[in-house]
Amino acid sequence: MEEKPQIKTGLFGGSFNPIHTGHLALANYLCEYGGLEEVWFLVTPQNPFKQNETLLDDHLRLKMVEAAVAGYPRFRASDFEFQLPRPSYTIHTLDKLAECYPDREFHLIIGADNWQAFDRWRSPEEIIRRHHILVYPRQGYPLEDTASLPPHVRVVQTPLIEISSTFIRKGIREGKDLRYFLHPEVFRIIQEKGLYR
Ligand SMILES: Nc1ncnc2c1ncn2[C@@H]1O[C@H](COP(=O)(O)OP(=O)(O)OP(=O)(O)O)[C@@H](O)[C@H]1O
Ligand SMILES: O=C(O)c1ccc[n+]([C@@H]2O[C@H](COP(=O)([O-])O)[C@@H](O)[C@H]2O)c1
Repeated sequence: MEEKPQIKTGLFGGSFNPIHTGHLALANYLCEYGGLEEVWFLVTPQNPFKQNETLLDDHLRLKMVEAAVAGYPRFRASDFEFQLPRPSYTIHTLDKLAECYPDREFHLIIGADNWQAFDRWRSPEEIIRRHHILVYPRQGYPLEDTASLPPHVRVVQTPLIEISSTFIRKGIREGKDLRYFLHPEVFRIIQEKGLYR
C-alpha cells in the first residue's frame, strides 16, 4: 500500500504578546504561496533570550491567538510548549512534535533576524540535521548567499510588514487606537480586558 505523504506544517513560535497582523499575514502568505499546508502558532511560555516584564499570562496570549486563527482552517493555535520544560528550547519542541505527529513534516519558520542569531540557539546543528527550516526576510537583515544554505534550509521571499508587538503595546499604553494592526477579535479582547494599559 502506498504511504500517505506527510502534511507540510509550518511552526511559527513566538511570545505573541499580542499576535498582530504582521504575524498573521506572513503565515497566510506561507500557506498560500510558500508550499505549507498548515501553520501552527506555538505560543512560547518563556523565551530563553527575553526578560518578561510585560509578558501577559500564557493562557491569555493563547486565547488571543485562538481568536485570531479561528476563521482560517489552515491555521492552528498551539499550547504544545506549555507542557514542556522551561525555558522552551526549540530543539526539544521540534523533537517532541515529530514524535507525537509522525503524519506531519514540520518546517520551522524563522525570520532573517533570528536566522542571524541561530548559531546561538540550543543545538542548532541538530535542528538543521533533523528538521526543515524556512527563513523569510526581515527589514535590516539581508539574507546573503542563499545558494550555500544547508539542504534542509529554504528561503521564501515574503512581503515585509514591519510592525511589532512592542509597537502595539506602547501605542495602547499611550492611548492610541491601533485596531487595524490587530485581528478584530484580538482588538476586542484587548479592549474588553483593558490589556497593555
Ligand atoms: N511584522 C512581522 N513580520 C514577520 N515576522 C515577525 C513580525 N513581527 C515579529 N515577527 C516574528 O514572529 C515571531 C514571533 O514574534 P514575537 O511574538 O516575538 O513578536 P514581536 O512582534 O517580535 O514581539 P516583541 O515586539 O514583543 O519582541 C518571531 O520570530 C519574530 O521575529
Ligand atoms: O531554542 C532556542 O535556543 C531559542 C532561542 C531563541 C528563540 N527561540 C524561539 O524562537 C521563537 C521566536 O523567538 P522571538 O524571541 O523572536 O519571539 C520562539 O518560539 C522562541 O522560543 C528559541
